[in-house]
Amino acid sequence: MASSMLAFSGSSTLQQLHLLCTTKPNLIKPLFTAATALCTRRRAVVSSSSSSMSYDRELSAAKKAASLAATLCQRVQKVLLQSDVHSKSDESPVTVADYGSQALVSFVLEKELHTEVTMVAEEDSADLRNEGANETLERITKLINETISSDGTYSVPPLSSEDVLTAIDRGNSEGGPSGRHWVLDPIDGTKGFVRGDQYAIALALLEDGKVVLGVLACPNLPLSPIGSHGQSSLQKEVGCLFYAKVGGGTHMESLAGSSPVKMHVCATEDPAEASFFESFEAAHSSHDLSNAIASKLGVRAPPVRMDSQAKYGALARGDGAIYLRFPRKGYREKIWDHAAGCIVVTEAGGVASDAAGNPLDFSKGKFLNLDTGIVVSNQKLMPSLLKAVRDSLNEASRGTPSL
Ligand SMILES: Nc1ncnc2c1ncn2[C@@H]1O[C@H](COP(=O)(O)O)[C@@H](OP(=O)(O)O)[C@H]1O
Ligand SMILES: [Mg+2]
Ligand SMILES: [Mg+2]
Ligand SMILES: [Mg+2]
Repeated sequence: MASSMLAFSGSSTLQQLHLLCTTKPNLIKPLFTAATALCTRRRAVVSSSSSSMSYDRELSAAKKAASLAATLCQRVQKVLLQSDVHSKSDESPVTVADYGSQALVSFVLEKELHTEVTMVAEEDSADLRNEGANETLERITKLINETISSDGTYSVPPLSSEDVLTAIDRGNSEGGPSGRHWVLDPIDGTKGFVRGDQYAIALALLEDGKVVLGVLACPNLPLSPIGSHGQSSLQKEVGCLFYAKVGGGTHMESLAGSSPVKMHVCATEDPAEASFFESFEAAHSSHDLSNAIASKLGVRAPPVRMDSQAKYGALARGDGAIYLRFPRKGYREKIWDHAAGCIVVTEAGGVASDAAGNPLDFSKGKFLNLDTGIVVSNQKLMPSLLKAVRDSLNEASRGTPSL
């Protein structure tokens, strides 16, 4: 027995296994039975623990990833040059920071979780692989290496341009109803980012089609509540990190590092007290329609127009009570524009649905299949808000002149 074990570890495992099977069947059979029982027990432990996961490791990895990506974005925004802004094939803008943020989040998740990561993410490396993009790719690679080395957490050799392209393309997952997929918008609100306004790094985790955690890094959002004109009253300190995990509530801390504070949506039942958020860009959401809905509901405050999922973060801490989003007909919403924001609001006690009141379904791949638009509010206001939405949409389809 002892000599068989010794030889077993020294030479070809399969050959030795075969030899043992043929020469000592009485010894090997109980061994196999015991090993199979062990594997079955381990599988049972793994699968039962994944159904009652705490997601603590994943949440802490996501916070680290989004924070480091925010550092990279802040560096770029400070010195933003027009040459750093490019147009994608759909004419939407993309900057070196969008690519840098995506590569950095992908790098940090792999480093922290010691596992292969699949992400449904907005950017891909196709344009960067063109010969004309060499200089841009070099600039992105330099930015990433500078951010990693000044952070100091990871002592790794500098990433090559090829490493950066590979990290970006970990975002090529299609998502869907099964398995684990990270969902990333490396810069949500690129137009706001370029203007010097609000933007967010939005990272969520989908498990079997459900959002189980979300992180929103909002480098330009004031830590204190913003008023109905989108301005923080006195305190000018900015940089918020919102995070939520399923069943664990929503918390906010400062990106610079502060104690977490639990967030709750605004509890008002009275529309006259409620202010509402909408996109800064009129091309992303009809301002006329949300104006009509708000006045039908009795909202008195003017809209707070803001780029990105920072709106979900602000709503989760009660800065306003309603978020309305009505893109043009035919526009298909992507999951990375809402996954993190949605759990940040729902874990703070809010509700997010489409215009017909259906919950947002993140299990259908890259896109959300929606009825008309997205409506977010607290539980008490939601029924009357949905009625105002329905009535306003009906009026709009009948061609009421004000819409
Ligand atoms: N015509 C359109 N209608 C609705 N949303 C659009 C749009 N064109 C772009 N978007 C999306 O709106 C997001 C920004 O949302 P907001 O208006 O709340 O700031 C963009 O995210 P990116 O900036 O990540 O590309 C983009 O996905
Ligand atoms: Mg974009
Ligand atoms: Mg986006
Ligand atoms: Mg984006």
